[in-house]
Amino acid sequence: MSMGDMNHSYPNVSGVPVWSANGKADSTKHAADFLSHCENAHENVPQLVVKCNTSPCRIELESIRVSGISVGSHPDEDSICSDSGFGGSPASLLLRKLSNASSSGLSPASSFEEYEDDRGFPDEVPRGVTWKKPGSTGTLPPLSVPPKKPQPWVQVVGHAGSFHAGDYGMLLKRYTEGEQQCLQRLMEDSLRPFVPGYHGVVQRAEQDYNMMDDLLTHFNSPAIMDCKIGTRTYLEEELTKARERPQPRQDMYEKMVDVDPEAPTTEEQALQAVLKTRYMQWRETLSSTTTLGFRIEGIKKADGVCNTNFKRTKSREAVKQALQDYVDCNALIVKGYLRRLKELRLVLETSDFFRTHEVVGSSLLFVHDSTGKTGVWMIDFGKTVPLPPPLTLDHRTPWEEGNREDGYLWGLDNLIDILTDILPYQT
Ligand SMILES: O=P(O)(O)O[C@H]1[C@H](O)[C@@H](OP(=O)(O)O)[C@H](OP(=O)(O)O)[C@@H](OP(=O)(O)O)[C@H]1O
Ligand SMILES: Nc1ncnc2c1ncn2[C@@H]1O[C@H](COP(=O)(O)OP(=O)(O)O)[C@@H](O)[C@H]1O
Repeated sequence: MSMGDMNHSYPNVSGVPVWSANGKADSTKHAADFLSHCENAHENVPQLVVKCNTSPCRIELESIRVSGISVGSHPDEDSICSDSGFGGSPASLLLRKLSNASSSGLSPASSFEEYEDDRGFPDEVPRGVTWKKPGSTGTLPPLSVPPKKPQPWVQVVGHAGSFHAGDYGMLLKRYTEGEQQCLQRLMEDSLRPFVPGYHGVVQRAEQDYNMMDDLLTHFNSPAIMDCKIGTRTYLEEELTKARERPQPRQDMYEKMVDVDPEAPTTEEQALQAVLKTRYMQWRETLSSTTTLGFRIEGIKKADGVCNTNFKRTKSREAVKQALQDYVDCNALIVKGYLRRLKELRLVLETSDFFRTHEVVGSSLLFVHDSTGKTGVWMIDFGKTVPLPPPLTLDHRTPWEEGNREDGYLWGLDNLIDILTDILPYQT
């Protein structure tokens, strides 16, 4: 399907039926699956209404409680490395600009590889949710499936205020077109099991969001680590722009002197500002990005303790120590991560998407919990850009300006090496 064909289609929200603006179901299979769950009627249940008599299609939660979970209110900004709390459901999601009309292009629950996925579609929709068919006045019987146990969402690092934890295992991230394009393409790529399932664009309070799977949903009190992969954290095009139209940044100067007051040059000190690319390069060499091709951005342990103070974690030994601490000397966890990372590497080496994109600033999100469950996913495609054909990357060749290489696979090789190194020390 071409991008142009995707206009006026609507996202599949966890496999619930999707309806086009003309009121026809876009995915008969999902609709049939959904209807087969609609058995026992319950009274006084929240109303989840799909309204499609006008375009764009709107989904509204018309009650404020779903099985004890508050769905009406929501904190607007989730602080980094803190639980979002629940009640994060948008009271009204305006579904538009849909990603992909075909159900095949939408997310399966298959991004969870390490363990049995008991979620499936459409079990995410809580008991008692009632659907109105577009254009009809009646309501479908409510679902008989029990609601999923609410898990607070936690953001480890990244931009504050960019995310909203939604219900039904969904996460909303502030919309950028570039990231949307990547997530859409990834849903069609062999990398699909290694990225959060993507469900299209929703609007909330006039802000667009990319809606994706919350990767923490299946874990209990998870430990989470965000590792930024690659030897370069800015795009080649950012370098070009910085040369053509330099825009010194005061905020980045301040972040720099906070870590090392000696870091700015005399000129930068006079200006009290630094270029973004200069700041990014400084961060790369201060940490392990340049020398190992990845760096730890943040870790949240199962006990809730969060550490984002890894800016100077550079040597192989220091990184190893931090990883060892993260896995709490648990060999089972290390083995789970290693298995997943090796699978990912194999898939990356043959992925069409990966070969044809410069992948910069993207992270691997590691998650495990006390049951021994582990998972690793690629996240953050805000600075992943398609290459001009016929250019392709091997992601291991060292970067030289113009070759667009990002060192992603070289970084992954090193990460796998270091994790393998710590295995004998685990119990
Ligand atoms: O981690 P610190 O040292 O705070 O620096 C941040 C990260 O590099 C961000 O990357 P990421 O999003 O991968 O975490 C980057 O966002 P971009 O990805 O937009 O480049 C920020 O740029 P600004 O958003 O321009 O401030 C930059 O200030
Ligand atoms: N799909 C997801 N599921 C669970 N947590 C996520 C997901 N995507 C991002 N996060 C959390 O948000 C943080 C920042 O994500 P990221 O996409 O890198 O944001 P930014 O573009 O602002 O840097 C991650 O470190 C992780 O804690």
